[in-house]
Amino acid sequence: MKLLEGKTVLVTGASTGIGRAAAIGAAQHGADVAINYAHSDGPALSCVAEIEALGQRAIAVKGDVADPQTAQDLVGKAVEAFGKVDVMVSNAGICPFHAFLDMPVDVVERTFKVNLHGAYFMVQAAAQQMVRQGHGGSIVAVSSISALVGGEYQTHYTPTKAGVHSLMQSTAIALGKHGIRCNSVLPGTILTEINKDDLADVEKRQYMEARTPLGRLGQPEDLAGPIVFLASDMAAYVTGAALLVDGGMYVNLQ
Ligand SMILES: NC(=O)C1=CN([C@@H]2O[C@H](COP(=O)(O)OP(=O)(O)OC[C@H]3O[C@@H](n4cnc5c(N)ncnc54)[C@H](OP(=O)(O)O)[C@@H]3O)[C@@H](O)[C@H]2O)C=CC1
Ligand SMILES: C[C@H](O)[C@@H]1OC(=O)[C@H](O)[C@@H]1O
Repeated sequence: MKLLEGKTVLVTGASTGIGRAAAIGAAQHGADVAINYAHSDGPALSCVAEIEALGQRAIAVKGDVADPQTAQDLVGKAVEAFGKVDVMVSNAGICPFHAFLDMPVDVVERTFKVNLHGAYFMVQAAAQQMVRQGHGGSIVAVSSISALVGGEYQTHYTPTKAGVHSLMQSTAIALGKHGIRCNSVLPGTILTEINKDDLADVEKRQYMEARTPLGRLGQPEDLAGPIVFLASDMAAYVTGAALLVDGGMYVNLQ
């Protein structure tokens, strides 16, 4: 069964990793897809090609989500290409691991701007378009297990993920009257570009694996099903919710 037939889905940060898997997952479920990315032209174009090979339409719109104008551009270009916006997957993010005591100001500010301001303006631009259209919509934000737990080298990152989780709770209230549902997914540790260097440390990787009851770290595709589900009418009465997708890592105390 295709869950997103005829829908237009926007995904930020979809050149690689979780966003790419979500974009392709949406296309496999019958959606046309507009993707955003910041730097990686080749991977973004290959994501578009992969979606087109599935028989769906796709566009790639380059832009830094930290700039509020990028959100207006993405929504505008998606409407130009596909006529409407039904789903926004706000996913773009960075996690430059760094110790707390000597954290550079610019690293903190950039992480906040990309991860939290970026999500805020993307969600707002998509919601404005959905309200104009008048037939509701679905917003899925990629938060993290890090919204709920800390990380020694992530003191600038975890507050942004808690912020994204909170943003979905507040927008669920603000947008419910317009038939727009807002939910987040909270991935555990998923093998992508964002943690390639961090997990090159064999001890760290084995530690993270050992913390995961399902016995392996996640793949980007592990997020596609949960994101498609929350985006779709299968989740018609789900809003303000947060879905852990972590192989059980969060509950694994002892
Ligand atoms: N991997 C993990 O273990 C987890 C990841 N997450 C979250 O998942 C999301 C995706 O990360 P993941 O797939 O792992 O990592 P990747 O590094 O593979 O993907 C990040 C994506 O975001 C894009 N991006 C980065 N900065 C910007 C920007 N300023 N403007 C627009 N796009 C940008 C990148 O595009 P480009 O390559 O063009 O720069 C890329 O498409 C992030 O929000 C992350 O916090 C949450 C929990 C766990
Ligand atoms: C980048 C990390 O490896 C990853 O991102 C998160 O949000 C979690 O902290 C994961 O471990």
